[in-house]
Amino acid sequence: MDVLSLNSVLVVTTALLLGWLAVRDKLNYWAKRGVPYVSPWTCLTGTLGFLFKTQAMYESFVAQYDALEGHPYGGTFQLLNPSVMLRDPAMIKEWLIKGFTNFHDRGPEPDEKLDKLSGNLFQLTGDKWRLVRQKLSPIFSTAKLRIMYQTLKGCAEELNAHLQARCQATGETELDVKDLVSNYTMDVIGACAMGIKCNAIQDPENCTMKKIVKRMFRFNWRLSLFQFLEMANPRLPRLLGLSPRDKEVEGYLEEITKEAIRMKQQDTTGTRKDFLQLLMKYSEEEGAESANGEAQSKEIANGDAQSREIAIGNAQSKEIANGDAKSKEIANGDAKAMEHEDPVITENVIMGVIASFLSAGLEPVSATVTFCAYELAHHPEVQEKLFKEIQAVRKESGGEIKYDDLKKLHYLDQVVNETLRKYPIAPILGRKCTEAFQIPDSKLVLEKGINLMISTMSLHHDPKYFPEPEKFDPERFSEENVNKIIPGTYLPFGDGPRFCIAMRLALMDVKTMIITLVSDYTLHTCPKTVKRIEIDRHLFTLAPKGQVRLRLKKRS
Ligand code: HEM
Repeated sequence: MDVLSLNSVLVVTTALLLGWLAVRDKLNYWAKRGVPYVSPWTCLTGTLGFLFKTQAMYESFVAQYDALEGHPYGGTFQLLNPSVMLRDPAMIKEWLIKGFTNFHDRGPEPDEKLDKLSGNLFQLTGDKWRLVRQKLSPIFSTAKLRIMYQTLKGCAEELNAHLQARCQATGETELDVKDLVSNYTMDVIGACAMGIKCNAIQDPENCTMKKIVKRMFRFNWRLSLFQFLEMANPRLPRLLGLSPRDKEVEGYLEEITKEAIRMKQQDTTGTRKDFLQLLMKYSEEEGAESANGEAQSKEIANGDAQSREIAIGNAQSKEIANGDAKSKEIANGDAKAMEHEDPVITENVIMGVIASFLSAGLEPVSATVTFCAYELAHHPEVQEKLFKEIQAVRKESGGEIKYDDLKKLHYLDQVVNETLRKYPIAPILGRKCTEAFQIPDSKLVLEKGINLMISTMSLHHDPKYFPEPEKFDPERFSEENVNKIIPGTYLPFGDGPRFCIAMRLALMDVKTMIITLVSDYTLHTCPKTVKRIEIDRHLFTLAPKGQVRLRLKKRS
């Protein structure tokens, strides 16, 4: 062997040795700190499982939660990177609410150049997130929701007319409820977000918008590769110039948003009150904002606090108190941030927000109603009780369910809460440690950059918190039982300042659809109804795979 080859062998061996030592150091990360942990190989199998779609994303986190039984939290790995799985409900509440400054973001700062739709609340980080959230909160105020309720009702009436036509001949119809519901939700969110009529109920085959928006929560090879690289090192995708977006989806949404903006700029009547119109208004107002900053801060505090009121009543009343304090904190922070001179509602933010609202308004809402309809078909007694409640409230209010009547429908609330317990649409919550965090009563300091994971699916299905978790039982949320729910175990809309900004709209949408179905039809299983709903592994969110066929019979 000549000197050159010997040198090469030595260099390669040293590099391999150093590489192995670095990997070993990472693999021993939790063991060295005396923290209970899930073996890196178990975590790797789970990660590869969802990257290659042999299991749904949430399943690997459920396995980690189970492996850490008996511990309030524990160490896990995302590829080689140490993460934390938080299990203890009290700690979950504490970290998500009071620990917010340490766990502010969901992931690394997005890159607008690589991902044109990244200016949305899910992805934004730091002060930019705070500023945009503050601007958007008033969009979901009670006054705005009242207006949106009329849009929802209009779509529900169209859906009813469609069902009436299908039932005309025999008084019943068999259909894929998932498809039916997603047509309705597309029409609703298209109207609320952009003021456009998508016509998905009338003409589903030609609704391009629905086909495109459905792809936003879907994994494809590009997104899987992006996530894999990002897990290895958050800077890697950026160095390689890789975007997580499907280019066709990005291009379509960019085009329709720009087109809608152009049309609205030409419309001088300004009568529409959709999200896009409001975003454009906020964008125009930015220059004059410092003058009315204070007033708007109050509106934000109200918006966020109001959102919490609708959450599960008494069980969350303590949370409301926390929420109010937190909302004020956000508002204060935001008031300070308003002095910021850079525009916040830029064209990229408008595009990102609209795209994210369209996707969140379609898939999570339609999945919730689909799961609910499936359960109702299997529980005729629940359906009947619901029907009677709706009828009573309708009679009391002169034949029509108005916006203010929704809060009188207590049993409907229980049914929706139980649906979201059994089928948490966002089965995992994630945060990034943005500032080193000393775990209370422990010597352990979580380093900046570590991911924090919460398995909502596991908490909602833990028999310690919800006995017989597979049973669909709306009584868990009855007035007498709801107080027994341990805070931090029921998180369908997340918690802390990053909880779902559109929770009230989502609940109103889901409830309006269920009212429409139950008021005029009875829901039944049929020979083609699946015995157990299989979950689609290709989505981030929880949604049924394939069709969910049910029989609808017109009530006499
Ligand atoms: C039943 C339907 C829905 C469910 C179950 C749901 C659930 C959630 C959950 C669990 C989160 C994460 C909260 C956290 O990390 O603490 C979230 C965030 C979010 N949701 Fe929803 N959501 C629904 C519908 C909607 C709709 C209709 C929209 C918009 C029109 C929407 C917009 C958002 C946004 C923008 C965020 C990010 C908030 C932030 O980081 O500041 N969601 N949602």
